[in-house]
Amino acid sequence: MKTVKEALQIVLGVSQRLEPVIVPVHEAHGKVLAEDIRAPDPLPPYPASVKDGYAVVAADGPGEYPVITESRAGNDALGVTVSPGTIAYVTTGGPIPDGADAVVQVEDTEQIEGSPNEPKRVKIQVQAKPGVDIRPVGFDIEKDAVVLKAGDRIGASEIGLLATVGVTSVKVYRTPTIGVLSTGDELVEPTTKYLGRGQIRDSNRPMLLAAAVQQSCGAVDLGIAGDDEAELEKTMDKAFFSGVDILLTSGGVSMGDRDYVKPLLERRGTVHFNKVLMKPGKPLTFAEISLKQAQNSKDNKVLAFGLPGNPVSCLVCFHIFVVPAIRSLSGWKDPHPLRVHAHLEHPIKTDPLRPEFHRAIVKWKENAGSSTPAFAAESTGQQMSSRLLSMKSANALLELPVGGTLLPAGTRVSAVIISDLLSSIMTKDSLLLSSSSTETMVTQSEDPAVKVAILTVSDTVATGAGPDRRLRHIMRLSGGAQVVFTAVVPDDVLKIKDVIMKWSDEDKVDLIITLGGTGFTPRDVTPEATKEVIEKETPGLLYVMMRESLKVTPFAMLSRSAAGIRGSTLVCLDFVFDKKIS
Ligand SMILES: Nc1nc2c(c(=O)[nH]1)N[C@H]1C(S)=C(S)[C@@H](COP(=O)(O)OP(=O)(O)OC[C@H]3O[C@@H](n4cnc5c(N)ncnc54)[C@H](O)[C@@H]3O)O[C@H]1N2
Ligand code: MOO
Repeated sequence: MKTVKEALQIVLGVSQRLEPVIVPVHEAHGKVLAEDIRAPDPLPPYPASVKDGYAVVAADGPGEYPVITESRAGNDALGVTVSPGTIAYVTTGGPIPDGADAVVQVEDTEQIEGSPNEPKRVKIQVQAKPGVDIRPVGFDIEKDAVVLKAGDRIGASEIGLLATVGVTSVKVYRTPTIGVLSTGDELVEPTTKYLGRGQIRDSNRPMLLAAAVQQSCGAVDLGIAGDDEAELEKTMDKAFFSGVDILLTSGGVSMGDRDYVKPLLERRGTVHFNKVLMKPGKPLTFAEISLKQAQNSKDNKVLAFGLPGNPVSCLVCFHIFVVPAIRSLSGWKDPHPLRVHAHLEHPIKTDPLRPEFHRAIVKWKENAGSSTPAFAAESTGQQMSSRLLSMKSANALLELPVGGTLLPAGTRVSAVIISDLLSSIMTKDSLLLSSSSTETMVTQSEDPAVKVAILTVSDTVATGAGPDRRLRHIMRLSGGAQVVFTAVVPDDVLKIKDVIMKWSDEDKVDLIITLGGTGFTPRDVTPEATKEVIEKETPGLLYVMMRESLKVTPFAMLSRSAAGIRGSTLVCLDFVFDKKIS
């Protein structure tokens, strides 16, 4: 099985830049220039005023002068010379009349009242230096300067520059055309109103078509092919010769008896790899199909990605492998995605076998656990590869190492950026998990040994004024137990109760551990809150109050079944527990 790095190297190794084409500028957005662009004339083409004011002869100095002409942007005072002792009105961008060598902004002048028959007179109140507030010819762009280089990617500012230098069509590298084919007997069109047994709507195809368009590629909808080998073979052959540069199929690449995509690609071309050590996306298959064309024409090739059927796996593979391939074909100098470091907002368990691309929302945060601003990453929740909701709103894939350990909140991880970084700063409110619905789901396996939830009770942590360091210690203790939820609440009886009740009644966690709020000040309300829960509202809850005397207790011993009770086991730990147990 290839590692992600090895597989990506293979993909990039065969993703050669496509040929250049000439396109009108309005079609060039997102593409890479295949030629240098020079300015045929200077900008500004004439000495231009930087301000609304008066063009003067600097040596004249302050005093009252007649305004002999007006030069507005686009309406030149051509042929009039500003001789010593005269001035001209100019607007921003307007040509400086001959003779003048400086501009005095209107703020530094005063209109002199005079008769309407006399030329207007203005008092210049400051001494101007020669050249001040004048953009000389070629100040912004010199004649013949290279304004854009081959290899530059064209965005809005580049289109502005092309317009500035009068270029209306440009040579760019062609972006690939991508064909998208879904496979599977269970798939029906998204327009299907009522689903029959065993049917699901095809989400991968519209999703991949949209993703292709988002990458400035042409997209060809190749429909759905059923799990019939002959039908699939016919459809794929047609797809190879449909003029696409990249073929994306989804589904039919794992171990099922009707997973025909891999063998078919093997028959038609070179399969470079058919498994990658990653989660999700393990069955990703990549092949190169060479197309023999008619005599005298160039042979073409199609890069074929057999994407996994699970929608999340499919889109994650698109971002990690197809996007760099698209960029390489399109002529990008560096096809790799943008990566940033982000601090985990809450603990995340890593996979024991495969490095994981964990879907997350990355935001800039003023206080990311320390006093310095940094990116903070919030998981999109349950990460099952069929659950497309885990991809919704995600702007990053966190690159989590293999290991099966719990990465505590605050851990710095690498994040592959897959969409716009959200600009909003996380507010303190978003950290203040004030009700049970705002708790964080950490991991959820089908049958964890002991489902543990951890509630930090602390005004300081809840307001974001201090990091939740205590969680780190308890996480280390968890051993075979699985921490499925964490939350932070302030020292507030109702909020503590809310979270505990939900975890116990709705989420059926085995063990709830509260951290903090067990001291002897009036703010220490955890004992009061938890006692109320146990006595009045959740009779099954076993209350184990531990203070100071904490010993490391194997969580398995506290599991519901072991304790022979219904409801959750509750352990309240005080602030100093971490010193006692570490
Ligand atoms: N015995 C094994 N089984 C599986 C393995 C394995 O290693 N051994 N790998 C698992 C992994 S990991 C993945 S990922 C999936 C990939 O399976 P396929 O690529 O063969 O995809 P299908 O089996 O056709 O479908 C999987 C799943 O996705 C749904 N699907 C498929 N296409 C679409 C679509 N266009 N829109 C929406 N949903 C789609 C499909 O209904 C299935 O539920 O294999 C595991 N199995
Ligand atoms: O690799 Mo699969 O994509 O885990 O679900």
